[in-house]
Amino acid sequence: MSLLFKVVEFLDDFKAEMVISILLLFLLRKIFSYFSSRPNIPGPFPWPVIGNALSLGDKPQQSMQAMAKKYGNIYLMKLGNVDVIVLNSYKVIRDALQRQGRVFSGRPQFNSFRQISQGRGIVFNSELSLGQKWTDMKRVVIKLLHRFTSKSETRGLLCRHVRTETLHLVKELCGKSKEENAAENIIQVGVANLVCAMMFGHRYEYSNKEFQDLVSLNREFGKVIGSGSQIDVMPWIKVIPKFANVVKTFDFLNNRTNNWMIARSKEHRQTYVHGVVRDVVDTYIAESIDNPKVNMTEEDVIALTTDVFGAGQDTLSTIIQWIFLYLIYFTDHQQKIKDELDRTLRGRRLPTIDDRHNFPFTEAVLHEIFRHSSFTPSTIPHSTTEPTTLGQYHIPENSIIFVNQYAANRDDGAWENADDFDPYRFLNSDGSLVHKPHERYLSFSTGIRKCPGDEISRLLLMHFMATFFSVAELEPDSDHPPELEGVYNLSMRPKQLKFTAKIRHPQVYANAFSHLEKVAVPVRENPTLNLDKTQNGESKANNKPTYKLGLESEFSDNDFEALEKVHRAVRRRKNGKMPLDDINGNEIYKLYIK
Ligand code: HEM
Repeated sequence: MSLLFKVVEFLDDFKAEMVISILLLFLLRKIFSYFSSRPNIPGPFPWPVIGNALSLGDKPQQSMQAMAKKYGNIYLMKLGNVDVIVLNSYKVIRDALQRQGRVFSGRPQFNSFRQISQGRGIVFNSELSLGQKWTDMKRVVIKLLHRFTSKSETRGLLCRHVRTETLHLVKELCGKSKEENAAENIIQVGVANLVCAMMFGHRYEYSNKEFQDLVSLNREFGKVIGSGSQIDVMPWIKVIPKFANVVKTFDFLNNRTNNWMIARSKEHRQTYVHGVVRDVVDTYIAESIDNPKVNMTEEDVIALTTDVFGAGQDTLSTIIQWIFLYLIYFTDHQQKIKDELDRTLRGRRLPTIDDRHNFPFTEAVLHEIFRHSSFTPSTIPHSTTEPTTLGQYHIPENSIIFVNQYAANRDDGAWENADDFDPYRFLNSDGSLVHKPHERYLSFSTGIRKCPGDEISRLLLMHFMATFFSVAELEPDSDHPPELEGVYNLSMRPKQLKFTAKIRHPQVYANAFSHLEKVAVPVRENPTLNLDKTQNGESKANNKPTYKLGLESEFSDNDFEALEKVHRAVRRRKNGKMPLDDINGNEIYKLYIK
């Protein structure tokens, strides 16, 4: 008994010390396993719970570049609970995304990624999640988008869309006083119209309230996805009301966008005639029929439509804002562009796509804006599909990979005076463009996950710049001098964009605009958007869209009737072959007019 008493007494004396020692041991074990389970790659010290999230600040691309200077071109950081490996130089990025393309082509299994398009589509999936079907669908998207740029008729059609939207944009921008000139909004609406014309054969009036709603839906979606990635890596953040709201808004926007795409798809299927392709959605439907090996369901077509619409609309409207910002900042470059255009067009006509080779300076400015702004500073996050080695480091399977395009584009080792804006770096001494300028910088990523819209974007943007500045010019606003500052969202957009737009060749502009109104552009105008369609795509109201041929002449009041007429004509046509590449119904238009 006395022995037991002594033991208790002994333990009592040391109780506090023991508890502290056990706690310390437990903590040390935790810390040890926290660090030992991490890949052996240098990087900043990660704080518990938040990791290095706070070190990124509001200019993550610059903070990540600064970390690369300290830890090397491959480093490890932690965002919330998640380890992220950041790749920073061209060499490292090419070694990973090109030389080991397959291994680095995964996507992290973030919650938000799984929710978009209900886990379908290519953007947020990979071969790991969808198998061969992912590769097949990516091939389909590349092939279909390539058609726009490779065939002269479809390229011509694309350029007509660009011309139409650019002239409307000029009208909208020049018609506004500087106080009411909400350039960002006008540009977003213009670009959404262009993408809608390509995708769905629709264009909408700028004043169309529901269309503006759709555009703001997309804008909000961009913001929410930006914050969504914080929730993906720090799920506990949802206890903060601001972030709880983000989750709700994300669900709401996701559903609404999905319903909109379902409605467009239904509309297309109801009026679809095999062998007649009016727009991209028709090409998808045709592909799902002609290429059964890919096994593309109606849901897959809807998801691919969402992918291309979402990926194209935000990026194009953002780069156009940067083009405007750079050209009101560097007014001498804007003047050189106008001079170059005037030398060929002589202030008498608008450019055609074939004039492009006469505008090397304009094109060099576009490439330099891509490089210098690096407005897509990182790609969408990648992940590894199996364990591998990069440089001297072992990289485990399922590692999350950030590809820092900004660091590569501003790499002093790769570029002379990398921080200077200098379009001449893309020109030879005789003023011609250097060979394959777009392969020298990173904006569209590279390797298996490379953006399939790169070629079409460059073609479209060149034609946009040439058309816009051949008739209009921009002056900076003296009350708000331009600054080359961006705010980080899904992509990086200018912090502020204030200018005055003026028409500089009124006669060319007036002629072109009136010509637009006479020559019917084969797009349907202002179909009812019906954002409130139910999840399964059934319309709550029986709203049939009205189709217009061009800007003035309208089909009969019932679009379906009108299209049925066209379809009957198609069927009647003797050997009935319609060129599949004729995206957006040029042939339909000709037949109907005849
Ligand atoms: C200035 C314009 C654009 C830029 C800078 C851009 C840039 C990018 C980037 C950085 C990615 C991520 C690649 C990766 O994760 O490694 C991407 C993906 C994608 N982009 Fe673009 N993009 C542009 C326009 C477009 C357009 C116009 C379309 C469609 C018409 C498009 C369709 C896509 C698609 C479908 C993906 C997903 C590819 C995949 O996950 O494998 N993009 N884009």
